[in-house]
Amino acid sequence: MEQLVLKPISRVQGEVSIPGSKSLSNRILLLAALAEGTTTITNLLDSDDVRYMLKALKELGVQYQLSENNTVCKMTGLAGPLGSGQTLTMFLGNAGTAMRPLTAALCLGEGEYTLTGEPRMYERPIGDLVSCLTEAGASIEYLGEKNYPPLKISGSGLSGGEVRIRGDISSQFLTAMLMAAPLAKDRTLITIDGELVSKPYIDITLSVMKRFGVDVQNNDYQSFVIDGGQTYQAPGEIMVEGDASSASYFLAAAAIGGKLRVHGTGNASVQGDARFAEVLEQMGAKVTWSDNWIEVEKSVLKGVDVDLNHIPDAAMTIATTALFAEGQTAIRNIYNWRVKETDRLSAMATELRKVGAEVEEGEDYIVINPPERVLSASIDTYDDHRMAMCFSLAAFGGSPITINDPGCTSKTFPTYFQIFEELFE
Ligand SMILES: O=C(O)C1=C[C@@H](OP(=O)(O)O)[C@@H](O)[C@H](O)C1
Ligand SMILES: C=C(OP(=O)(O)O)C(=O)O
Repeated sequence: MEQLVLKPISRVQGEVSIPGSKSLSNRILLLAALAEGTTTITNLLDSDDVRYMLKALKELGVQYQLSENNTVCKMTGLAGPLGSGQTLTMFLGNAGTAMRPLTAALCLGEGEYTLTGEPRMYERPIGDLVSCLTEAGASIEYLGEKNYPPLKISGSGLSGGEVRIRGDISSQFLTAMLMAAPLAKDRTLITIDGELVSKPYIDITLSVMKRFGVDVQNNDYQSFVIDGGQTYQAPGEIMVEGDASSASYFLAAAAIGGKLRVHGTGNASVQGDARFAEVLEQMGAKVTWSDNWIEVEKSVLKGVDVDLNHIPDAAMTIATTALFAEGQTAIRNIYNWRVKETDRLSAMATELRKVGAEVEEGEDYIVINPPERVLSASIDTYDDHRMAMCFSLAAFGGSPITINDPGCTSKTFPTYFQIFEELFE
């Protein structure tokens, strides 16, 4: 296994631009593929998750040209459902933003589609989405364990109608239903069962749908109404914002040990994770906001007790930032950390203890008491990009930190450690 030894960092200073958002890239690609007309996507993220979406769309007959560095994509949409009656198997890695939305989109047309992925994908639930699609007229078979991928979809169109979907495991189920619904035969009314998690991701979905000409009636995130029989319209050119979750590592680094201006996300950002900087502010960091950059400056950090259900990805960065805060930090209402790239509650607790923190792991929360001195440790990353990126911050503790399998950042941020080493002294 590859290992990266990070020398102790004393200071960080400067400016950095963040690559495009994974959440926006994969939504825009899918809607551009379904749309009528040509979309030029700029600042597209070049990472594993986006590559899986691009490859699947190509296999489904969508035509596009990518620039040499894969960040500009000119795509001509199909002006309707994907596929033309083929029988295809598509491998989607561990990309939730490809697996969930494609499952719904492939129900819209004709054909037999098998969706496979990495072993961890087969442990990430999808049953609530499959049940909802089935209510809307789809035919989907589990090829392995019930409620989990791999899946076989026999596409024959969605009828729409009144459906219910569970909201408390992953917002991606609702995102998938919302994006497919305009192409259903009739109007769809989606009612949410339970508390809707990760709500800001629904705002991303609704805003991208709007850019492609589709309005959704949002009844206070309890129910959604989408007219059927519509065609998405290509918006011409669309730029992907910088990834706000990726920005969190640099913003936190500045809060711990320096000053950084991070370009690509800010006040005007549609991504909920831009609000991560508010948590740093609450911890005591000095934060300056503009529409498309955020600057953070070190200050004395204090532990916080926060519900971070709305920003589950960036919330992980608070867990390692807590190593450098005075007093205890509690992060609450984050049950769905357990069904992501790994069981993140358990992984985070285990690795924080290695660097000397005292940690309480609850079913849906984590409480962190920082050590007097961060210990040198060999950090396991569980094939989870965010574990690798979060624990790079531990190198501010004065001891070397070894990151096992640093290449796992390729899921969303392949150049992370390159930028890290250029920026951090
Ligand atoms: O819709 C999206 O783009 C995402 C939604 C979130 O997942 P959950 O809704 O499962 O929390 C987030 O963790 C994931 O990285 C991306
Ligand atoms: C949960 C994540 O990914 P996915 O899109 O696969 O759900 C993530 O990027 O932290």
